[in-house]
Amino acid sequence: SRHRFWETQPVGQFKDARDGSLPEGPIEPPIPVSAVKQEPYNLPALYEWTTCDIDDDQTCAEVYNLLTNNYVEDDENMFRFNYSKEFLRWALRPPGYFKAWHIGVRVKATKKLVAFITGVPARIRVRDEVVRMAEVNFLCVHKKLRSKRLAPVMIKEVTRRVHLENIWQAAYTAGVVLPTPITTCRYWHRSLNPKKLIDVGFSRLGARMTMSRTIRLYKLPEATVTPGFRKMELRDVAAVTRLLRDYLSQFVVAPDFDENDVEHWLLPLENVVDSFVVESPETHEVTDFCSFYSLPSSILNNPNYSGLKAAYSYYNVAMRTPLLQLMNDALIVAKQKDYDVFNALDLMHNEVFLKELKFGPGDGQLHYYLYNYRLRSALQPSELGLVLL
Ligand SMILES: COc1cccc(CC(=N)NC(=O)c2cccnc2OC2CCNCC2)c1
Repeated sequence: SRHRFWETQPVGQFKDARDGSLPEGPIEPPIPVSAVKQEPYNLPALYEWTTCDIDDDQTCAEVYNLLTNNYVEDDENMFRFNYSKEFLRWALRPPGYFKAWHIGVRVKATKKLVAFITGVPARIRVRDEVVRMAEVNFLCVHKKLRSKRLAPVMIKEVTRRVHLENIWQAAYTAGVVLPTPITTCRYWHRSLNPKKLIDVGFSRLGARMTMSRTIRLYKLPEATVTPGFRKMELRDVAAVTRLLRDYLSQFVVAPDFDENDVEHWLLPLENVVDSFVVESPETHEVTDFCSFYSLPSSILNNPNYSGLKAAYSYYNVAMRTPLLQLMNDALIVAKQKDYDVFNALDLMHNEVFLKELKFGPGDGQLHYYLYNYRLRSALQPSELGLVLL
């Protein structure tokens, strides 16, 4: 059937959706690590497993090239995610990461890298339980090897390697509906360079709108407006961790960040992640925080442009500054840094600013999933506090 693989997995099944009697929590219990399958799953004859050492320049370039040519495209196949090498190194080496979870498939005869899947460890709180999980991402099969049923065996292999570290849950997203989303987010875009977005077909000129009227509509101030708004620095890690933990505690599912995690995931890294604090000019207290990550897209066939520079809203905490003003400052900085578009999902409190700050709805949805963990019922996006890369 449509989900012949996922119907064999410990995930919420559509047929159980109405069964409110099933308990919330792990679907299958852990087993002793010694009882986990010790050897890798079998691949089709022509292929072999490889562990991708992302620190090695050549391997990192192979992973970069595979994703650049074969990873996720938008629904109209006009754009493809173009994660940079520095971004991949950041995304795949958080505190406590396992090299063994950076899994590739090579053609035995040529050693060509033709598929990839990754996991990174994360502590995710679900209601009042902090659960050690793997965040699974970057599942990619070369365009020429699709429908060879490689994805199921890659998912089973990353699951097996995660089990070997005594971790029994995972979190992942997909643009397609699988059994069974814990929530479904809509994505929204805020134009920063409307002329380019219309030229490349990302946006369309509004009805009764001219190009100059459109450019005026999206114009932003040259400078941020919040007093004390500045780049985050290492000395802010403790304060940002406190701010973020307090803020995320209100969501049903959210990361359980400690200072080590905040230092890795939220300290600015050029062309990878930008983060800002509001330091009160009077008290020097850190009162607010906002961040976005850099995920460009290749433009698949446009005569004038090859790349789209896109910022993706990450974690934002508005305690003293109005969220609208904080996020407008984030838009202003993204425009200063020459981003073409600022993307956001409708999770956390993002609804507050999406309409007010001239975001337009995207034409797709991003579904969130938990592996081997059942929720009694699906969440509203506003109950979700987890942003995956
Ligand atoms: C503009 O270029 C694109 C290239 C490929 C796909 C899409 C549409 C799309 N699927 N967008 C998202 O999934 C998306 C939209 C807003 C915010 N985060 C998102 O995805 C993130 C999180 C999941 N992993 C990919 C990046 C757009």
